[in-house]
Amino acid sequence: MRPKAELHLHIEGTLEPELVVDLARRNRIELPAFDVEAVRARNDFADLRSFLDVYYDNLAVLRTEEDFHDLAAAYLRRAAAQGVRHAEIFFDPQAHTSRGVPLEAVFGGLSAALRDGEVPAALILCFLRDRGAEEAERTLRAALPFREHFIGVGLDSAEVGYPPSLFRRVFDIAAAEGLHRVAHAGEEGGPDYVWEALDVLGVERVDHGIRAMEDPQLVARLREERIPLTVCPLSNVRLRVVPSLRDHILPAMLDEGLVVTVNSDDPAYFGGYVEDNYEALRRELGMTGEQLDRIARNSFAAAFAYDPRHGGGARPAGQAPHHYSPAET
Ligand SMILES: Nc1ncnc2[nH]cnc12
Ligand SMILES: [Zn+2]
Repeated sequence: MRPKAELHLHIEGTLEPELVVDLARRNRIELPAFDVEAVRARNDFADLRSFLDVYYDNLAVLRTEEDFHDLAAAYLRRAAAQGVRHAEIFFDPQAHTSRGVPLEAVFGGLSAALRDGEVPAALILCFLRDRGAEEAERTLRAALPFREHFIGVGLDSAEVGYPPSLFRRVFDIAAAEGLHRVAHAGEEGGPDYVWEALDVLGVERVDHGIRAMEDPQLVARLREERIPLTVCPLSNVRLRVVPSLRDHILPAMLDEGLVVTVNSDDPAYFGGYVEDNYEALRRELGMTGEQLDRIARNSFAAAFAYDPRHGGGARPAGQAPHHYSPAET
């Protein structure tokens, strides 16, 4: 199995049906049925919105620091088994604080799991774009006392109707704090969302970004500036962003010379962890070992907190990714 970094992974999206049931029991939370298959049966999605409805419902079982610890510890064990050598992990604090869970429990549990986990990992705090810019700013200010626990900020949740430009101020504050910046753009939204993420938010990586391929000038910009894209093939199929894996545009993105990476997004919901995504690309798209090796090398180059030139340490915010040769990774 090839070593790789995982750069687009929502820790809440690793909440497996078994853990939903276990945590519901532990926290005495009512479920329609304490039945793993009943929880799993909801994982059939028409689009991003219908997925997010299930994703947010299931989060009701996460209440204590221990719950967040157990969630992240389980992910890191799976990641190690999938050849992940470094992970940059999204979390959605607003999805928890809005339910009355203190930020201390979220940071405490996740950070403890990362400290003790088998895979080196760092956290990226995501704002829920459908909760608006003011709440995002309040969230960042509330998180700044935990500044040493996260390396960057991101933007996720329902995309269309919530363009990146709404979040200019909070991303400016994050930049002033020396935080890395990423955003989901070009998943369901068009290339204009990717342009805004770059020009208005100053993002250093684009999450998904597959619809950037509709705009040749944007493709040229991404190539010339070596801006990485964190593509999630199984997610795109399950959220019907692409009709099937065979239709995925990822090989064309690679041929365009883009810094493409492959990631799992919400593996508990989309049928596979990161190596499963690589394997599906090989099996169903016929991608070659050389292509998949290139993608794995890109994943290390695109990471913020992994740099063999610095002994595995961090890349400063704003510095473009290095072009690794196979020997360096
Ligand atoms: N694929 C995705 N797009 C937007 N928001 C998300 N939150 C979790 N997964 C997401
Ligand atoms: Zn995502």
